[in-house]
Amino acid sequence: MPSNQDNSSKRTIAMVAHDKMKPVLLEWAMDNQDLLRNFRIVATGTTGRVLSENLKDVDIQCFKSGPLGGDLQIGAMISTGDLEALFFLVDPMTPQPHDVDVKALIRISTLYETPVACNRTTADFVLRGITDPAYVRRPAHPMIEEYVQRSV
Ligand SMILES: O=C(CO)COP(=O)(O)O
Repeated sequence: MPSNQDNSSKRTIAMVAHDKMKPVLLEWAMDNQDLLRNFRIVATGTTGRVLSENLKDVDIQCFKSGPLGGDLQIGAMISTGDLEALFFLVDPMTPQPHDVDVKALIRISTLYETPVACNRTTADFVLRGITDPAYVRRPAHPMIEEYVQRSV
């Protein structure tokens, strides 16, 4: 990103792709660089490296690799309300050793009403949705508040 831009005011989005989907995510991200520059991006380790080596002026922070806890780091951001959207290109044809982490990430996104894109078509919708000035993020699902009330 240009150094004179204020990074702290940018909303944060996350990018994750399973190995066979990394070229797909990269191609999609290159096609959408202009919109992506409006965001701070966090990514699982290898995905983030591929993106930052190929995209220009896009602000990317790499977490741990997915199988080493990167998905869970992104899930933690969702639970603290620090993530605007998740772009997670899942490989539907290959078993993953950390499948429980993948499920946890999808589950926590669902609970907190975080927009999640698991394929390019949905990624197009989500990116255009969150860059629309009229977009208003829904609050977290009321079942969270019900749960908090029950457990005090
Ligand atoms: O495995 C992943 C997501 O579940 C992606 O992790 P990497 O970006 O480190 O390959």
